[in-house]
Amino acid sequence: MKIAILGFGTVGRGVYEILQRKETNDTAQLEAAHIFIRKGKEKTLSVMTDDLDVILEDPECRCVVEVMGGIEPAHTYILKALRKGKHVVTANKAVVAAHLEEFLETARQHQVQFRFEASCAGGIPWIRSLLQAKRIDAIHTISGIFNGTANYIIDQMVKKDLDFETALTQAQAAGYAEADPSADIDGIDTANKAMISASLAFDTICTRDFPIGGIRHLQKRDLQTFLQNGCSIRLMMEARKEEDRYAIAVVPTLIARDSLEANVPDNFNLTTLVGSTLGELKLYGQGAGALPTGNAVVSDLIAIARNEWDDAFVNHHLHYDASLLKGDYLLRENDRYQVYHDVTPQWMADRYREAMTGDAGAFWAKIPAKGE
Ligand SMILES: NC(=O)C1=CN([C@@H]2O[C@H](COP(=O)(O)OP(=O)(O)OC[C@H]3O[C@@H](n4cnc5c(N)ncnc54)[C@H](OP(=O)(O)O)[C@@H]3O)[C@@H](O)[C@H]2O)C=CC1
Ligand SMILES: N[C@@H](CC=O)C(=O)O
Repeated sequence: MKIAILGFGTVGRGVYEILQRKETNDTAQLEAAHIFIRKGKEKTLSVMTDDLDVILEDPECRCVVEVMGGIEPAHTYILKALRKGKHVVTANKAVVAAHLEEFLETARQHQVQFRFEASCAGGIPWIRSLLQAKRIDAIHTISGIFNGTANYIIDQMVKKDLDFETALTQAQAAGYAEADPSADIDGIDTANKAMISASLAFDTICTRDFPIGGIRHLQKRDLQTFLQNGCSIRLMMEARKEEDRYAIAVVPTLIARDSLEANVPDNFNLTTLVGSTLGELKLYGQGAGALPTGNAVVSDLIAIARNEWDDAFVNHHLHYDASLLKGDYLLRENDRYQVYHDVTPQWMADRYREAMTGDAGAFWAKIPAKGE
């Protein structure tokens, strides 16, 4: 199957390398026929073009891989490719979170596939697992660590005593971070993944009006205090559904040092779903990086080449109900920690915003409920 790759950065190169390696019969069937680059950039490979129409008008090119990132022009190019009858695979969670319904509907109308395994949790087959679990079970909770950069930063701050900025610079050099790393450290990237995952898990289109916290203001002395109290911290997302209600939150979360999540190293992610008969399922793997993410893209390409189709997307209407995620939270404001019991993450996010007006470095996190 001939494909086109739009964007030749970390992930685009990862995909290209896996296709060049031809390690399996499946990957040997895939050929990068076009690589789309910006106008004015040097064409270092004969398959490179800066003209999208060359790709759209090539009848042999059946599939477009979008790995440019950002909303526009990615959104427009994806729609153009789908309307031209080409399958689309993307790793771009920002554009998927913003336009999932439109992409799925356009793909359905043109009888092609829109796949986005790499958009959530890098190399972990998370979306595939979620859709498979959903064939049998009602999924009522999903949660976990979904950002490799944030995880890498915390892990390096603890294990190597690095400061926040140095750890972030290393994550950028390794190709883990977004073009604007604010998305990683402020929880936006995790929120995009949470929206995509919860929309699929709960059969609804989740909107972004949920609380989002990040690790920008996490300090070494916070980590020391947490460790003295038997806890580690991770940037976590949690989403729950009950009857016709759902809630999502992205919050730095304190967890017992001996828990699985507390021991997730480097750029790894640990994602969890809870199904009605399956119970808890946890998936662990590299959440960022050229080859793990390229692997997820290629797994979608192989599914398309093998003519495997995922189950149709059903759209139920659910109401957002923040009380589903009530819990205990900690706020560091003006160097003092304060604990709030049994509040919604929404209430806590508002309290944090208020604290920020007097202390621009304030920090908040979820803490384990008593007995957890
Ligand atoms: N890095 C990772 O580990 C992961 C990334 N992703 C997602 O994959 C996508 C790509 O990420 P990544 O590879 O890291 O990003 P990079 O910034 O490394 O690569 C993006 C590439 O796309 C090119 N590009 C951007 N806009 C255009 C355009 N308008 N026309 C032509 N080329 C363009 C960029 O060119 P230029 O350099 O000139 O700007 C760059 O070469 C993002 O959506 C990201 O969120 C998903 C999972 C993991
Ligand atoms: N920037 C993201 C890349 C993968 O989704 C991350 O660090 O997880």
